Amino acid sequence: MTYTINRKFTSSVERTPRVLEIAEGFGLGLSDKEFVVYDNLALDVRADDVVYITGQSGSGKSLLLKDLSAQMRAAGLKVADLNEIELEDRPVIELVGRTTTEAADLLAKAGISDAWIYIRKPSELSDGQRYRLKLAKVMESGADVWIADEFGAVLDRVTAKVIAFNVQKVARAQGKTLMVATTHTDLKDELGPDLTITKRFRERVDVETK
Ligand SMILES: Nc1ncnc2c1ncn2[C@@H]1O[C@H](COP(=O)(O)OP(=O)(O)OP(=O)(O)O)[C@@H](O)[C@H]1O
Repeated sequence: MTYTINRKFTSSVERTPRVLEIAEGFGLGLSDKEFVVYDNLALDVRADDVVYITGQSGSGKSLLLKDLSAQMRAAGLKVADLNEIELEDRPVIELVGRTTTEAADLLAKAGISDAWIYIRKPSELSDGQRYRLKLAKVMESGADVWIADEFGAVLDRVTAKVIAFNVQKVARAQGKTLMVATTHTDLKDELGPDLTITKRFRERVDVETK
C-alpha cells in the first residue's frame, strides 16, 4: 500500500521582551514562517516489510511514524505501539504467553532469559528490562503493524542489535510490518530493512529500498 506524507507547520513566535532582544541581536525576522517537514513523500509499505527510519534529532522521525501509523489505522490495520504498552505490576512470567513455556519463549525473543527477572514485577525492573518486556507484549499482540519510536534508546548497543535482529525475525515469520525509528544508524545489518528512510533537514529525505 502507498502512503503519502505531508507535514508542515506555521511557526508564529510569541513576542516577549527577551524574544525581541534575541531577534534584534541576531537579526532574526519574526514574521510567520512555514516549516515543511514532509512534502508529498510517497512510501510503499507492504505487509511484511521492515521499515527503518533514521535521522538526526528533530529531523522528523516521530512525525513520520505517527502519520504512517494513523494512516494504517485508518486503513483498518491494527497497530501496536511499543511506547503505548502498559504493564500490569505482576510477575513478569505472568504477563505474556498462555503458558510458562510460551512466556519464557516470548521473553527470550525479546532478550530476557534470566529466571530472576521472570519472577520480578515491572516496577522492580530497569528501563531496559521493561523495554524488552514491552517488546514481548508487542510480539504477542496479534497486531498487523508493530511500531517503536526511539527504538532501543534505553538499551546498550550490543543488546539493541540483538533485539533488533530477533524482532525482525519474529515479525517476518508472522508476516507483520515492523517500523522502527531511531537516531542510531547501526542497526541495518540486524534489521535487514526493506525500506530505509533517512530523514534530513527541512523536507529532505532519502528512501532506499532493498
Ligand atoms: N506541533 C508542532 N508544531 C511545530 N513544530 C513541530 C510540532 N511537532 C513537531 N514539530 C517540529 O517538527 C520537527 C520534527 O519533529 P519530530 O518529533 O518528528 O523529530 P524526531 O526526528 O523524532 O526527533 P527526536 O529524535 O529528537 O525525537 C522538529 O523540528 C519539531 O520542532
